Amino acid sequence: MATLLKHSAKYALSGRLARLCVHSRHGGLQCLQPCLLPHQRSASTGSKILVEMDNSTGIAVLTMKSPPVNSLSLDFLTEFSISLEKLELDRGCRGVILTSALPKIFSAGLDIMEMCGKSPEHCGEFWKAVQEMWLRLYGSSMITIAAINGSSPAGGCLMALACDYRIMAENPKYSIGLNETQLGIVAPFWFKDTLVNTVGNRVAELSLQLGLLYSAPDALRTGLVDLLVPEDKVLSTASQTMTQWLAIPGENAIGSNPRVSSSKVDLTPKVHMVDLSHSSESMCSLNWIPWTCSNRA
Ligand SMILES: CCCCCCCC/C=C/C=C/CC(=O)SCCNC(=O)CCNC(=O)[C@H](O)C(C)(C)COP(=O)(O)OP(=O)(O)OC[C@H]1O[C@@H](n2cnc3c(N)ncnc32)[C@H](O)[C@@H]1OP(=O)(O)O
Repeated sequence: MATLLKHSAKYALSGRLARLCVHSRHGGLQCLQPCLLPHQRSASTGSKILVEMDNSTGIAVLTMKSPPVNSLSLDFLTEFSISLEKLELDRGCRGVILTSALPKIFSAGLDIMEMCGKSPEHCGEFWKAVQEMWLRLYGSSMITIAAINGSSPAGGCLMALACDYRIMAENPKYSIGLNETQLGIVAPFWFKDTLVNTVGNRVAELSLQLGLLYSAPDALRTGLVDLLVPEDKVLSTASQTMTQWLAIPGENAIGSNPRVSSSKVDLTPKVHMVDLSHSSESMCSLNWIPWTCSNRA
């Protein structure tokens, strides 16, 4: 079912991203610099995201590198979605590890500066970019693993939740959670549903009502993350875990590419992007039909 999301997201997104690449003042594809590295590796880097692809394993590492805290600005989100779309379109890429280049921070979540004092048009564009990031990550047909090597509040936690598996550094100073309530913000229902899918109803209810941020050990206890490892092992463990996941046969396993074949899936969009640019009330109106999201990987 994630495939359905992937394709509906792809059709909603590709055109828009393509337009952004051509017209946007936000950077976009033109800032991605491809280069070849030894051993079948390739890398492309924009100002905020580094993508390193190992063609021999089909594993890409997407590293967020936007100081000071990898906050999710419009520029960041646009570059992120473009990077992920490029990997999605690369049939050789089967898994993506999401991590941070910044010490102690995975991502601080939505960029606060994008949310105050901006025009309704800008707010609409920003909020759409947040939705697109989530659709692209959650709906990916690739295996996605979050290598959480620092704190990850709010939208940062959402990014991790949108991945298939979460490995966190076992540093008790790092925290993770959907703490929006503490900020006086109600987390949109699709944030909530993503949390419920991971930790269950009761833990999600308490987390959201109290805006809880969990230390790494507590995050493991509640199931918010799947594994804690020493900080210097986060990335290598993510690679090992990815190798395990990629050994699982895909939908078209018999003699074919494990990535999904578009001819065999229902591409009818089940998720609709809504135009939020003229309505602050509809900011949270991503139409999510839960049963479309029940079968990841
Ligand atoms: C416009 C339309 C959309 C409106 C929609 C609203 C309704 C719907 C929903 C809501 C959903 C919200 C999800 C979110 O993600 S909201 C953002 C929540 N984020 C946080 O609460 C994180 C706040 N930050 C922290 O907790 C810490 O900064 C931390 C990430 C733990 C790092 O701590 P530390 O290492 O001690 O670093 P500093 O606190 O000193 O921060 C360093 C500099 O970074 C700036 N910063 C921090 N967070 C953000 C951020 N989210 N956006 C932008 N900038 C951020 C901080 O101000 C410092 O800057 P400076 O050095 O210039 O002072």
